[in-house]
Amino acid sequence: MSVQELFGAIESSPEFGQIPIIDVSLFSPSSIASKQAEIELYKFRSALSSSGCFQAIGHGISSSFLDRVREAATQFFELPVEEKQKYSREFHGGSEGYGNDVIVSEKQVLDWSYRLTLRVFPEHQRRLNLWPENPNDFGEVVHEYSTKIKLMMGVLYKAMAKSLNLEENSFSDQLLGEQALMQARFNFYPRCSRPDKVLGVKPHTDRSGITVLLQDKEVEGLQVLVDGKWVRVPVLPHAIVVNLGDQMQIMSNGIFKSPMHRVVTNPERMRLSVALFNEPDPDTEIGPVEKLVDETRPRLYKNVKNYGRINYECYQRGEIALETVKI
Ligand SMILES: O=C(O)CCC(=O)C(=O)O
Ligand SMILES: [Fe+2]
Repeated sequence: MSVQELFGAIESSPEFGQIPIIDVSLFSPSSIASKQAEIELYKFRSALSSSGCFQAIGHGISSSFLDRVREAATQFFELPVEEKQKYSREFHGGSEGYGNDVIVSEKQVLDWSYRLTLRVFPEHQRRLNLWPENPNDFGEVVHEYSTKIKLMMGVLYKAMAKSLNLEENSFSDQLLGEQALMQARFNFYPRCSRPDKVLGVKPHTDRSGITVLLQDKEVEGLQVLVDGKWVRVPVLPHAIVVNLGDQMQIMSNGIFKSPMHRVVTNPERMRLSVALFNEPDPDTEIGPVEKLVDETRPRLYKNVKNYGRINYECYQRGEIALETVKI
């Protein structure tokens, strides 16, 4: 697919059925040595090296709690505009808070969405004045949800390492250390009468190590580019979507993929999603894990610090960040 096609017309017949479902309960310490886990790990590795995305089941988070997370986010977006503006990103400065797509260029077509972005870890870096007070359990729910997801990310990083025959902490030491960052982004997509013209989120890759995405329970919209074709990520109410970000592609020396993805708009229904992005703190250097570099697979990426900044600067210039850190 050419760049024009990628960012051009919103083709209306994406493919279905290529996003694997992985039972992550098999990756817990008590199951990981089993035969069944071995089969699941194989599926996992092949999912991460092809689509870079899967639907996680067996994550142990109850459906009622996932509904509470969706509900808290929905209640926030349903508040009157003046209420939400109290948390406005523009007013408070920086990248956190409530607002629309960040404008970086005159020619930019804006994403059809509202967002609330909050740093959740490290805990002492939370800007609590930007955390909604309404609904009144918002902070509690987000804290509990992100704590649970952080544990799941730890399990996934270990499973990724195991699937590549690496030491179990090969990814988690950098990506989930004490100072590691976790950002929450609540996305709200209003109805849009021209879904043929406007996207909820433009095609992009995430800058994270890993992104965990709680989709709307009923309304689909996320699509992932697999082998040059847009593939729908169907709604599975109990599943949580996991996709890899650029920093995992770098650390795995290109074995695992950070997939291009986008969100389409819907003329009839609004949509909500909650994304949690994990990445190392800006001072931690990351690069391809040494054991994944040899004569048959030369080092593909430079070591980098603060990939978040590199990514943002590239975005402003219309460049692809991963390309700029290639050797
Ligand atoms: O809303 C979604 O399904 C995905 C959102 C997304 O890709 C992002 O926030 O980076
Ligand atoms: Fe994304």
